[in-house]
Amino acid sequence: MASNGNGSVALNGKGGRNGLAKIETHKKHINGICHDDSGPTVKAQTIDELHFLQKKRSAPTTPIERTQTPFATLSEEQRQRQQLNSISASLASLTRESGPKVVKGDPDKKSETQRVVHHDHHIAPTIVVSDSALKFTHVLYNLSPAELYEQAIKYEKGSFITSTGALATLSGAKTGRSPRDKRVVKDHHTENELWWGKGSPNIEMDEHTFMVNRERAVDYLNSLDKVFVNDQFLNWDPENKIKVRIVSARAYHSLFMHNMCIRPNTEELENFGTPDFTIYNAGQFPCNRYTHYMTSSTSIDINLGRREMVILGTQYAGEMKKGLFSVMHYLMPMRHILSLHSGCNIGKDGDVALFFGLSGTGKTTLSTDHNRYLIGDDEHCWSETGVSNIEGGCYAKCIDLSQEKEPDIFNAIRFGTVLENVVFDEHTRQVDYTDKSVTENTRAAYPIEYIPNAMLPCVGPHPKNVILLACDAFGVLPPVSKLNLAQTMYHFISGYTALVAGTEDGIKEPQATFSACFGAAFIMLHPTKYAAMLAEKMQKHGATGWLVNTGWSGGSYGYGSRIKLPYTRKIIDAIHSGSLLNANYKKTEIFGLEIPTEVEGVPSKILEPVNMWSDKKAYKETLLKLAGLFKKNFETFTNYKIGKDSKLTEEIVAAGPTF
Ligand SMILES: Nc1ncnc2c1ncn2[C@@H]1O[C@H](COP(=O)(O)OP(=O)(O)OP(=O)(O)O)[C@@H](O)[C@H]1O
Ligand SMILES: O=C([O-])CC(=O)C(=O)O
Ligand SMILES: [Ca+2]
Ligand SMILES: [Mn+2]
Repeated sequence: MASNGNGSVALNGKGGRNGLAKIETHKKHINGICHDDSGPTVKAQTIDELHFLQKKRSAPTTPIERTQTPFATLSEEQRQRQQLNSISASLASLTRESGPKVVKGDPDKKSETQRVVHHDHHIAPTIVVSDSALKFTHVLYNLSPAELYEQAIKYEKGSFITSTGALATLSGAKTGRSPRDKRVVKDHHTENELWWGKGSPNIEMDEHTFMVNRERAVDYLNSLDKVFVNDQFLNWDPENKIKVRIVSARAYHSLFMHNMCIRPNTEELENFGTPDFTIYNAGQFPCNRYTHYMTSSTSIDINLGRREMVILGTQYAGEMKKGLFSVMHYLMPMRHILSLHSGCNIGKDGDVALFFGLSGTGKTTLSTDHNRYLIGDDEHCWSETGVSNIEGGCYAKCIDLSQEKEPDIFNAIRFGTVLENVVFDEHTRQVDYTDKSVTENTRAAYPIEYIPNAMLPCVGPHPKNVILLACDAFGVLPPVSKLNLAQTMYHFISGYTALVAGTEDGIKEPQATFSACFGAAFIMLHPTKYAAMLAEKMQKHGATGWLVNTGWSGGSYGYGSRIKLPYTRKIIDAIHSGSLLNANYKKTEIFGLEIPTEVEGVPSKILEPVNMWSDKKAYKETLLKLAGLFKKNFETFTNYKIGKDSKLTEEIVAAGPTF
């Protein structure tokens, strides 16, 4: 008996494993009529023919470089050649040959690897000076989820199909982003355009060092048997669509981006042309620590001038998503469009809400709402015409995920979805969402249409409500407060949340985090630029600001408990419906927040934090402590002016806690 590696077992001709007699089936011919109920036999003569019959040929799906010749008049062969030339150009070493020999298809499937690029005659012939130029680079171009599943399961350790059909993967040593390893090229343009220095996420590198890392990544990718290439879009606003190309080494990365970026249709792909931005993801390969500026073996490098990003030394897929988000935080403001780290949904009456907040505060959870249409869960643009999602998918936290509390997200975890770093039963493949053995940051990446009430296309009119989410582990911020414009700006610039570091080893002090614009890791310009745009837009379109604490109540972490999700949902419902706007309010001490006395479906007692603390003295001390942290954080912003109006700036500074 031989095992074929797939777990099935070859049987001998005499019968099954237990030596049972072969079961005979007799064809019964009565009155010349065949009563055999088995179907007709296959038309193939050989097993290869049978396999050939199984697959229908797909339409060509690679883009072409823009030429004078209209696409339609090209022969099939010319098309194929031009399509592959475009990819060859992306993968070119800039110091040696013009571009690698690119072939399409899986190197393991010989019949599919015939289409070699013969370099165009009008390109000067290059002399092959390296071994890498002699070999072929096989390109797996815009594969479908099914094809990517097969690639992942066959070639990537740690890839499995879960009981609901999702692809479970491991991201390797890194299970979260590495913001300290992010570098941005400082050149003549970006030197003046971008925000540099203290507090800025843009750690500088020079052009030359970027090229060193780029070459390292390209050489690594070309040394492989095959690379994955995704050509996709960012931004649902048709006027401001960005074409991105992602070159990566793992099926996991290709499927992740397939889900997270906007998927082009066949026609859009044929007319794709040259990408606006290219990612080289060589995440399995480290950067060289002898290289200037490198402080670890991980480096995520953005070069806005070259419109390229290089990833070395981390396989965490979120780097690609958030790297592109950083790029959008540069490109969009240049077009007077505001980019936002926010979720977004729209009600049946067309009322749009934005949900800002740092990681884990509830953007995905609260924007995914069965009673409303989901525009997006994480990255948006606000232009003159309204809001648009940047992405084509969602990226949900999975820790403690339950079908009961978050049914739409739970049910989206099915065939096509990438499930990162979760733990599952080795036999049933049932996922245990409570298990943090690999990481607490377990994630699911799925196309937005996996949410039943997704808004397609993912655009909407100007927002009516701007909800700032904070997970306050100190337990002193009210579950909801209504903000005036100055307060909204104050809290937007502060970007507060508080989480608890290592949860395993006993009770820890909550850690306050301040991240300007609720996304300091992704912004490229000074935070006040985005804040000014937000203020102007909110003013112009009459949006109301809200602060919602999705964190603790009745004491800090370890003493109180997290506000129940159903209560937060009721609060959000009251904001959407407009009923909260007309509630009775009272002002809190220190933070000066307007809190409602009643919200339908929520016990009134919880609306005022002090009520929930048994130790009132501890409450006051904790409140003052947090207020002090806010004040200290805001010091760096007091010298900046927001907008043309110095009146608003003064109001913003005054909108913080007073004590
Ligand atoms: N009252 C609450 N409100 C919102 N979320 C809650 C609440 N209580 C518990 N949670 C949990 O908090 C987490 C919120 O995470 P979510 O995925 O929405 O974060 P996010 O803001 O989208 O972050 P990221 O930008 O990292 O994706 C979820 O796991 C959710 O179940
Ligand atoms: O980017 C990630 O890894 C997850 C995310 O959405 C965030 O941290 O804001
Ligand atoms: Ca999210
Ligand atoms: Mn996010």
